[in-house]
Amino acid sequence: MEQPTREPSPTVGELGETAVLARILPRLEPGEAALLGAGDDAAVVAAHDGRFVVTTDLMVHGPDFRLAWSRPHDLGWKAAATNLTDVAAMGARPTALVVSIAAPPTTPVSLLEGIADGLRDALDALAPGAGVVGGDLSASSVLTIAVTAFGDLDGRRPVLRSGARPGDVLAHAGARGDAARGLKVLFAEARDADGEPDADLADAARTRHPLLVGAQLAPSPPVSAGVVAATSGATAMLDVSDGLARDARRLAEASAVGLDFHAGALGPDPLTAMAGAEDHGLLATFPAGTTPPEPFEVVGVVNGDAGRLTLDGEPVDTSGWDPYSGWDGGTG
Ligand SMILES: Nc1ncnc2c1ncn2[C@@H]1O[C@H](COP(=O)(O)OP(=O)(O)OP(=O)(O)O)[C@@H](O)[C@H]1O
Ligand SMILES: Cc1ncc(C[n+]2csc(CCOP(=O)(O)O)c2C)c(N)n1
Ligand SMILES: [Mg+2]
Repeated sequence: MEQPTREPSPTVGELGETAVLARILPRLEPGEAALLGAGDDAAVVAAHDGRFVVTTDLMVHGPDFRLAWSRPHDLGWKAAATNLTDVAAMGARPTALVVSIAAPPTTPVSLLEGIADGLRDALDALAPGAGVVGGDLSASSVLTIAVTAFGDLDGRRPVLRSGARPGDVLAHAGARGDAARGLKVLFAEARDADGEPDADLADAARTRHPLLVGAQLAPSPPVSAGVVAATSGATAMLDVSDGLARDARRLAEASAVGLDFHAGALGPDPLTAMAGAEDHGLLATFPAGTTPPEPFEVVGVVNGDAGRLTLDGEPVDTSGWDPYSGWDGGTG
């Protein structure tokens, strides 16, 4: 495996689990909901509401990220961000993360420290008050990061995918297509002559396209907009991880409604905006005749055409990302 950092660092195999944990845990905050954070057999987290929201998301070296492209800080940031948006998509306030990492014994400890710093910085930026309350370490030939996130509904009902009604306003918050454009830049400009991801080429691509490559490697989704949508009466919501069209179809099917997007609301390249995965924006519906709250923007309307997705009335491609067909198993 390529050395992901140029600083000399012992490997996790040289230090061992206890010493690695002693270097990671001081970098993390348990957060306001933690009655007992990391250090015992399990954490104790307050759930004032009496219910808690829970979700999990896995990042695997290969289909989900490449060490040559992502810096350790990016990995921690993205692992937090993707989970926080799933909590937000329920209309909940994120409270706590549990983080499990399987890494080859040859992994520099600095890589796990960087992941911890990225987790902490993403929590600070996207979900202040939430923290990391525990996790696990193990060894594996493939670097794998599994995060489980918890959230609190603060007495509200959860916002489901199934609540949209014909006539509702369709609205979206966050980037549309930038993460996919960033991934395209990396595949086009950050692979060596053999097609393998290359760290120096990735640095150069990031310098040339900071917004797009940043949106792919360390996205800043509108996490706080989830609670804003819920308190503003959103009828349905989901986070857009696999592509706006593919995820919109999930909402349309769950609600048994049709969704018609307005091309004019999707920027200069509506098809890329509809296809691009990993923006982790929030797609929500609001009652007919209402103005969606900021940062939501109206992107279309809900109709009675059950399960049908259209762009200015025309059918759209809803294939999007699927880990079992979207990854070629190793090349690039
Ligand atoms: N291995 C599994 N065991 C049990 N439930 C699963 C498993 N994998 C997925 N699910 C459930 O299936 C549903 C759809 O999963 P999917 O990962 O497509 O949605 P998601 O979590 O919103 O995606 P994303 O994390 O990309 O936003 C979720 O409710 C998820 O909890
Ligand atoms: C190196 C590399 N190859 C491919 C991709 C593309 N990719 C990975 S996960 C995902 C969607 C969300 O996944 P999930 O639904 O599992 O949360 C997409 C589009 C990437 N980011 N990096
Ligand atoms: Mg989701």
